[in-house]
Amino acid sequence: MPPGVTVVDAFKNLIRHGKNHVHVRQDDISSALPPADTRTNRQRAHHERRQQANAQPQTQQKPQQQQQQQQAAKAQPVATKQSQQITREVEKIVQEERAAKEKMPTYKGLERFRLIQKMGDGAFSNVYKALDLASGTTVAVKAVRKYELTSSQAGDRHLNAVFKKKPRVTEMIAQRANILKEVQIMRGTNHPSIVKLLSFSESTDHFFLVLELMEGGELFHQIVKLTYFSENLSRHVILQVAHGIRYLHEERGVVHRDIKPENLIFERIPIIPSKDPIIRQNDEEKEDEGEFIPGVGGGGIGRVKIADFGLSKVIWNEETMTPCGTVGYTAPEIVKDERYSKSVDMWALGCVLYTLLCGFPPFYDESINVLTEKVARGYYTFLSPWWDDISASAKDLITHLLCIDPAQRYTIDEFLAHPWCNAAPGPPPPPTPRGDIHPLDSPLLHAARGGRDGRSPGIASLKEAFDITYAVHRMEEEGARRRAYKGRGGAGQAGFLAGLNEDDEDAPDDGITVRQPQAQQQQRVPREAYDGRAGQRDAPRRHGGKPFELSIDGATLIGRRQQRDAQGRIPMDSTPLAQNPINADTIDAPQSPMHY
Ligand SMILES: Nc1ncnc2c1ncn2[C@@H]1O[C@H](COP(=O)(O)OP(=O)(O)OP(=O)(O)O)[C@@H](O)[C@H]1O
Repeated sequence: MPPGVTVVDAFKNLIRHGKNHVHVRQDDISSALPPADTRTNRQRAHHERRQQANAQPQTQQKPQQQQQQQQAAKAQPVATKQSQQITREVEKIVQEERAAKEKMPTYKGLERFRLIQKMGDGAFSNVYKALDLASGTTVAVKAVRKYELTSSQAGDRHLNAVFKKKPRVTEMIAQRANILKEVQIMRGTNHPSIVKLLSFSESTDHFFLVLELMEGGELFHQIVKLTYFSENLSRHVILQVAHGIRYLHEERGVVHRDIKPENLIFERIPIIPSKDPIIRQNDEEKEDEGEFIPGVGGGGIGRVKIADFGLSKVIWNEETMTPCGTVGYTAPEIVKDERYSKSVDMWALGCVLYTLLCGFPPFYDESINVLTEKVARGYYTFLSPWWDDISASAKDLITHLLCIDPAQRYTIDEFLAHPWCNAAPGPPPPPTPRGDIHPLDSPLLHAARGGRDGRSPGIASLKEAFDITYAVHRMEEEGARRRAYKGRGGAGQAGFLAGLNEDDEDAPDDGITVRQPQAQQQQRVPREAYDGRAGQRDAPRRHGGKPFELSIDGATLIGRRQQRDAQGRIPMDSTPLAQNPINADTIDAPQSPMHY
């Protein structure tokens, strides 16, 4: 919590903005609150009346004072009600936090560690901050629940076969294989941008991964907290991630395949309040990210590391039987295959960089169908006014990452060579005069903090948006590889969407993937030709329809922009994307080159 901000302030903020990311430490709460008030409402009201009476004896009151008091007494119930409600909510949070703390589970097989605090969780796992009682150091322990196989299921295995039901035992084997793969990959890495695996063990019910602890937690929460990152801070973050990816791709032959703000965790550094906070045009109330110190960091973020190798895989060079990237030469067709695999991480890097710079993801829609379609077609834009103050160089770099044709997408070396990555942190631009600022809610904030009507998709949906975004690209990559193996010309020729409807769409890859977002299983995108030109964003469409909207919780950004335009303040972004609908039935091949 920033210095000088009390728990009550934080909580009020939470109520005002629906900021469900505000993390309140137990110690902060305990020190900021009076002792828990266990009195009943009636007792409290009685006590308050007594206090009033003691403060000003009736006998001394003049009629005017009495009148004022009566008016105040009439107004009081509303204020008291509100403050009581806040107190109750704060008490509830305190109790919940206390209970959560006290309820640290005990795991058989994990006696060496004392669990201190829950840091995060995944589909089958919980991650805790823990004290290693043997060494006295703090670590992160990821406890992964094993799939359960009840005795009846075990006994019914032959029935499962008869009824063509997938026996649970295969899931167990798949889970074990997947965990072992994750462990194997992590054991083989040693890089400052990759979370270190300290040890691995298992009990009857759990697998345990002991990891180096990153106290800051997920980058995701820091983005929501700070609204967006300055270009210097974004560069600080993304370069660390990129160096981690370069190491994985080029030195270990590993593709991560799940790079997203949730899987990027950081070491916390103190925020040094900015002498001259930078404010972008149209900024909403962005929290000061503090001074940026080159080589150290800013916004509370020091070292950033890549976590969660659950979807990662090693790309094998079948000629040398070594992981790709570990030998200096590779046959062209294998380089190509390798490149497609790696390009999934480059796409993800583009999504993360986009999100860091503006605070909302490049692809979002409440409808999974539409979102899948947008991702598959690469429909994104640098939405005005939020992108107006972001450098052309940053946009150029993103354009080369969110490039629909994997063959043309930047490789990690091309990324690192881009001028934006090599620009020294520049001096902060002059502060924008306050009068020019038109506060607006950014889409992500609007979503994460709760929309106008309270139907917020929330952080969970935004996280899902990332999952879907990457799932679509993993599908593309796997489809492309299968096509390449079948000798149908390889990926990138038939186009991005070709092959998605192939019969073998769900055929297992060489890696075992047990976690697939629902969307990946359900969505089928119509097959059609696409010329695969780099950086295509959109094209005029033959048929009409309602304008494309980046709609988050009913907040239509295009609508807002039109409104602003009509008022003559900010010209409407005139990209074709803004004027044309996405309609799965009516999409034609893109024709217009990307521009911004
Ligand atoms: N080393 C660590 N230090 C601090 N927090 C961590 C660490 N590793 C993981 N976490 C927290 O735990 C969360 C879940 O971890 P991780 O992504 O590895 O689990 P998972 O089960 O693979 O998740 P998912 O099912 O979402 O892929 C992370 O998002 C992060 O908040």
